[in-house]
Amino acid sequence: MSANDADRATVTGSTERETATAVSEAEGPIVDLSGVTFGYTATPVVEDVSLAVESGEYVAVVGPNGSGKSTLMRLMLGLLGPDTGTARLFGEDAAGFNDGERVGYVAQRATAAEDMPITVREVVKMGRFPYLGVDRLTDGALADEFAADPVNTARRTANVVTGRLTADDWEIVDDALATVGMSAFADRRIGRLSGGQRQRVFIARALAGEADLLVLDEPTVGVDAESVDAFYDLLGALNEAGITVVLIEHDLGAVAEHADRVVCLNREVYFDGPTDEFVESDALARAFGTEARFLTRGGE
Ligand SMILES: Nc1ncnc2c1ncn2[C@@H]1O[C@H](COP(=O)(O)OP(=O)(O)OP(=O)(O)O)[C@@H](O)[C@H]1O
Repeated sequence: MSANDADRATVTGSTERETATAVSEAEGPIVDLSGVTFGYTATPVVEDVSLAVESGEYVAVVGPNGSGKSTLMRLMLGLLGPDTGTARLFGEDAAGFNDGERVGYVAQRATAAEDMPITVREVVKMGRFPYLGVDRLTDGALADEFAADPVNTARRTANVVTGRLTADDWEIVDDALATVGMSAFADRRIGRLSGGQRQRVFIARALAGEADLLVLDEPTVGVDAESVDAFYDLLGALNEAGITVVLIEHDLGAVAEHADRVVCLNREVYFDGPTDEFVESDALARAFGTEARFLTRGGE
């Protein structure tokens, strides 16, 4: 099984999942922040944060507005560099990490996409872009394939060099759309979807990229309650299939229901542990102030 196959298995099957998990375990934590401090100015907005996320975890990052959650996520992804401390991603320095297809990033409500004159399938297709180009020619047993089937191998090679998707790529795109339940919308303009549907399409793009870490920044802001439920069902299923989930979420009820582990942040880490211990702890009041409480679906 190639490395790509191993990555893809995290989406599609449990037997293969073990292989993918084993690959990740050999590398140590997927996300590894150690003593990280960062400020946009001289005042730190994230201070002395140490946080390791292992393969297969489902972690929610919570905290009040302006508490540094998005900044922490950018540090994890290497989009910002720490002032002090270290940030590693898949065992590499996060700033120099260049295996971008392993990470699927779903930003806060992607309004930028609303006006884009492209279809759902075209958005998901973008997930394949890191795999196109001449690099691909070096990662397969091309010579053997060429000997067995010269015409198709030559055609495929031409597609790769010109950056066109192959039949295999399209199959992965269509599988990703099916996984998020959006096949029926494949030809619809992305702007003509509800917020929840659009977020599912962005997850499909990450899946098409064969990501084994999904990082989501308040993905359900502005999404109706029914779609939020469907969205969390999907995230749960993907996590069950082996994909590591790191999620910023303001809805503490959703966090309590879905995440296995909570990191409560307000510049520093106030709590890091199992969700049920977080619910029982006083971390919420300490980080948010005494007003904060868990809201359940019943509204209490
Ligand atoms: N690009 C920036 N330049 C300067 N300051 C910034 C920048 N981005 C964020 N900040 C500041 O850093 C602090 C942390 O912001 P951050 O967006 O990480 O918090 P957050 O917990 O994600 O907030 P929210 O829940 O409101 O999205 C805030 O005081 C914010 O004003």
